[in-house]
Amino acid sequence: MKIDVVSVFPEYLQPLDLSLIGRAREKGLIDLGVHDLRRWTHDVHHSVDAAPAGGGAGMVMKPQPWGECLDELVFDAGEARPRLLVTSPAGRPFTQAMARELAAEPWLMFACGRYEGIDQRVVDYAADRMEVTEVSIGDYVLFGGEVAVLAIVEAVARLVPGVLGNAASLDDESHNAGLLEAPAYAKPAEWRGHAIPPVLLSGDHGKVDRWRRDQALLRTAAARPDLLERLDPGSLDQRDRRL
Ligand SMILES: COC(=O)COc1cccc(COC(=O)c2cn[nH]c2)c1
Repeated sequence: MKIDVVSVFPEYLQPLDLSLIGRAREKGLIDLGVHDLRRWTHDVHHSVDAAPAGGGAGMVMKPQPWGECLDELVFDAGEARPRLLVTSPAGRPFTQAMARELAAEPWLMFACGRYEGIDQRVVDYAADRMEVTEVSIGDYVLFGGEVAVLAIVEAVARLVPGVLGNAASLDDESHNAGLLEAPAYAKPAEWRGHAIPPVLLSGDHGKVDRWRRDQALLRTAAARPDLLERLDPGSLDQRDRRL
C-alpha cells in the first residue's frame, strides 16, 4: 500500500516512522511519503493561506499550492489515482469498518487541513478526478488534520496483511465483531487484592471463550448500547439474548 500525506507541518507525521509503521515500511508493506505543502508555494513567505472570501475570522488554505501538489504527486506522475482523504470536523465518522475499507486501497493520499479549512474548490476539483472522502475522527475541532491522519494511518496500517505479526489478534479486538473487547488480564493471579477471574485460569477454552463473549456483550451494553443496536441479530445466539 502507498500512502502520501501532505501537510504544512510534515514533522508532525514523524511518529509514523516508529514502531509498527516503521517495520511495515522496512518490510515494504507500506510505502509512506510525507510532503510539505510549502514545496508548492513560490512567494518569499511560502504562504499557504489567505483571508476568507466573504469575510469572517481566521484564514483559509488557498487552492494554488494544493493544485500544484496534486499535479506533481498525482496527475503528472501517471494514470493511477489515489483515494484522497481530507481529515475534517465535517467529515464522515472514521470507524473500524472504514479502516477495513481503506486497508484494501492500493493508494491513499491524506490532505491535512488547517486554519478554517482548505478552499472548497480543491476538494471539488479533486473529486472530479479521483475518489475524495472527508473523514472525521470525532466531533471536536483540532488545529489541523495531522493528528487525525496519525490515528487513521495507524488503524489502517495494522490491518494491512503482514503488518501485525499475530493476525489472530485482529479477530476479537474491539469493534471487529461489532462488540467491545472483553477485559484482559496477565499474571500474577493476585495483584493488590484483585484476582484474575478464575475461569481464565481454568484451562477450559470453551468456558473462557464463553466468558469473554459474555463480558464483551455486557461491556458493549454498558458503554456503547448504540453498537448493540447496529449488531446483526443473526450474530447473537440464544444465550447472548438472555444477557
Ligand atoms: C475540506 O476539509 C477541510 O478543509 C478540513 O479543514 C480543517 C479545519 C480545521 C481543522 C481540521 C483538522 O481536522 C479536525 O479538526 C478533525 C478531524 N476529525 N475530527 C476533527 C481540518
